[in-house]
Amino acid sequence: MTSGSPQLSLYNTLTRKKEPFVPIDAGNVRMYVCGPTVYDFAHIGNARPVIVFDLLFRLLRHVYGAEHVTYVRNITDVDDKINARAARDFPDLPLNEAIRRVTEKTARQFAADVKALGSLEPTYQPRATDFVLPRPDGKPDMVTLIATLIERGHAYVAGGEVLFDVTSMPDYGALSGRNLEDNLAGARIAVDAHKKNPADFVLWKQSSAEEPGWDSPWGRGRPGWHIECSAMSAAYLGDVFDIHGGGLDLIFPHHENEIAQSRCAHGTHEMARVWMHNGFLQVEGQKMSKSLGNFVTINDLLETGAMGGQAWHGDVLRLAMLMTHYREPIDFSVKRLEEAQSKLVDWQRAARDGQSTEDIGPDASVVEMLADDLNFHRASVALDAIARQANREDGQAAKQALGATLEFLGFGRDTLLTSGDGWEEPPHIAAAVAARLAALNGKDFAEADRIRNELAEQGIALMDSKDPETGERRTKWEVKR
Ligand SMILES: Nc1ncnc2c1ncn2[C@@H]1O[C@H](COP(=O)(O)OP(=O)(O)OP(=O)(O)O)[C@@H](O)[C@H]1O
Ligand SMILES: [Zn+2]
Repeated sequence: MTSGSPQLSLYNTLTRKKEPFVPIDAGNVRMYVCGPTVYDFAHIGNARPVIVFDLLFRLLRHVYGAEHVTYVRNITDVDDKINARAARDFPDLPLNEAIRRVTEKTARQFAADVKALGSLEPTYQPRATDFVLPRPDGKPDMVTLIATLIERGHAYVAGGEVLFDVTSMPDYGALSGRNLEDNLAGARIAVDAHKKNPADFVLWKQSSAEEPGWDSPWGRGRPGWHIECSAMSAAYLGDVFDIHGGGLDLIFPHHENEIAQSRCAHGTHEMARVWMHNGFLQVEGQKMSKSLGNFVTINDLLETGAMGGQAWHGDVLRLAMLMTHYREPIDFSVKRLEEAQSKLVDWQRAARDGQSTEDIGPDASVVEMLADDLNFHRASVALDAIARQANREDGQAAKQALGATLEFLGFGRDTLLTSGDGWEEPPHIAAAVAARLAALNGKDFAEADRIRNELAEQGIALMDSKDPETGERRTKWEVKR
């Protein structure tokens, strides 16, 4: 830990307490977060773990040094939902080729989306399909882990599948607080005749000729969902590491089963020290999810008027997400986006003209608030205080601190000041935009184009969108850089 750094404390789902964070090795602090299943655009709910754990990554880098933190976020590119999507979208291609098209396109989109949200790239972003079979570099892989589990008496072959035997692990269920009786009573777990116990879960399943598959000691097949994270975390972080994260919905069964697999395969009494889970982003009290159809994609928010009739800057989405503590539910609304936008404009305006010649790093009081289980709300109150100082005549030092802190938090120093959002608009631009709208409404397209071109010559680009409720046209502008 660098001198003067605060003591971190983090809430641990495993112990249900906030605890001081002590890394296993301060020279290499290790974190794994479950990443997206890449078959479709990510929705703004999926962005929540990305942003929350990016903030933690930044904080860890600050406290332990950027070179001393390893962050792994996987890409799940093998899944039955992907197969279905590939067959639907590319019916004429061989399935493997179709799958490749779907996963590559979606992974590219995901990378672009999360970059726009101000998130750093994780140290490693492994793809599950690279970890199915034994690897030339000898890193852990799924087939070897499954074989080890069978050897050690924790898994068995039945009905063409390899299954994990939950009764082989006395404390199975400790993370979610479910015991085996609960799991037996849980009627939602399909009772397959070939399972010894209804809670036993799949490590490997057979593939038909049409399904993607790999040759294994148990025939041609594909891995279950949970085993991939056991393999990829071990590959980059070792058998036991510091922090494992994801959304609340992953506690059971996904993380419970990761723990069972990893501990039983490696013979350890823990997989990760601290288990962290973000709350749900909700719409009218319900989890935003693809299956409920109540979702809006990150891309829609960044580029269209799908919410509130305007496109939102990635920094605004990021702040709108962080304004609520990461463990609480968020109701995502236009009002929240507007609040985030105006707050960010205030901060950026206050930081404007702060010289950034030397790297002064983030403000200590902001870091201290975040060190308390990522209390962003209190950090933002501290930022408000710095912004007030920066707005005074002698505010030069505060301006610098504010700018550096905004950057540390993953925001730009001036990203909103160069666009129409909430910033005092030079009157000639407002007048030209209004004149163009009038021309469009009067169907004088030549005049509308003339105005657009005139602004383009001054380096001002216009973006049109429609208000989803009224259908009314809205125009935003930005300075092209
Ligand atoms: N509404 C939400 N709020 C917060 N986190 C979410 C939400 N929906 C999904 N996540 C998280 O996003 C990450 C990626 O999950 P995944 O790709 O499996 O999406 P998903 O859960 O299948 O989405 P959906 O429930 O819409 O099908 C996981 O960490 C998951 O916990
Ligand atoms: Zn996982």
